[in-house]
Amino acid sequence: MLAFNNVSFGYDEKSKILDNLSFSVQPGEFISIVGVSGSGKSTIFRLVTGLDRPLTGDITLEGNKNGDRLGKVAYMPQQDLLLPWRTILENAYLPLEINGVDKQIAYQQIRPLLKEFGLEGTEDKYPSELSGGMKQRVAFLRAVLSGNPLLLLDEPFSALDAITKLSMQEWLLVQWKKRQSTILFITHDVEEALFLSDRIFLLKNKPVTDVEEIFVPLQGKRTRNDLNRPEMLALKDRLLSTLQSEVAL
Ligand SMILES: Nc1ncnc2c1ncn2[C@@H]1O[C@H](COP(=O)(O)OP(=O)(O)OP(=O)(O)O)[C@@H](O)[C@H]1O
Repeated sequence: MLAFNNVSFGYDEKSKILDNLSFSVQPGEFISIVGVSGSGKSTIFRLVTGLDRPLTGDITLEGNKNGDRLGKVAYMPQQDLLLPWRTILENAYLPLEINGVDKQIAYQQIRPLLKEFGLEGTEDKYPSELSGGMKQRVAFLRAVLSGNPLLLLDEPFSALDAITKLSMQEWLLVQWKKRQSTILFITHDVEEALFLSDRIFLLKNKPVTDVEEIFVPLQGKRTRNDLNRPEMLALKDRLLSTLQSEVAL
C-alpha cells in the first residue's frame, strides 16, 4: 500500500530529521507511529501527503513512485479543523463538494452516516455546539467521505478526556474493521497504540534511521483486559523503556 524506500529529509540541509528510512505498510493494516516529541512523526505524514518531498529516496503509494499524493490520502490533524461557520452537515459535505458532487445527492449520502457515527440530530448545529469527541467523529467522517483508503490520523484523541478517549478508541476499531481502511495513527500513548494496532513503528535515533517494528499479538476482537496479558505488559515495558532511552539521546 505504502512504502518509504531509503527516505532522507530535513527542513534545512544541515539537520536531517529522517536519514535513509525504510518501512512498508500493507493494505488494511492499523499501524501506530510512536516516538519522542520532535522525532519526526508529523514529518512522516507531511511526506506521505506530498506536502513535503524527500531529499533522497522515494515513497510509493499503491505502486506509484513519488507521484502527487495530495488528494489520495485522508489526513486528519490533531485539531479537528472543522470550519466554524459551516454546520456539521456542511462540514461533512466538504470533501464531496471538492469532488464536484451535487449538494442534495451528497446530503442523502451523509445523513445515514451521521447516525452511524453517533451524530444524529447534529446536522444543523455548528462545531462550537458539539463536544470534543463529537467533533473528532465529524472530522473522521469527513476523512472517510474523502473516499481515500489510506487514513493518516495525527494524535486524534490527545485532547479528549480519559473516558471519551477510551470510547473513541473502541469506536475507531469498529469503523476500521467495517471500512477495511488502512490507518497510520500517531500517538504518544503507548497503551492506545497497543490496544489499536496490528503493528507499532517506534522511531529510533536522531535523525530517524530506523523504525523498530512491534507486532501486537492481539487478533480479532480485542478488549481492554487483553492489555493486562503478560506479553502485552512486557511489550508496554519495552516500548516505555525504549522511549525513555530515546529521550536521553
Ligand atoms: N516547518 C518546519 N520547519 C522547520 N523545522 C520543522 C518544521 N516542522 C517541524 N520541524 C522540526 O522537525 C522536527 C520534527 O518535527 P515533527 O513535528 O515531525 O515531530 P513529531 O515527532 O511529530 O513531534 P510531536 O510529537 O511533538 O508532535 C522537530 O525538530 C521540529 O522542530
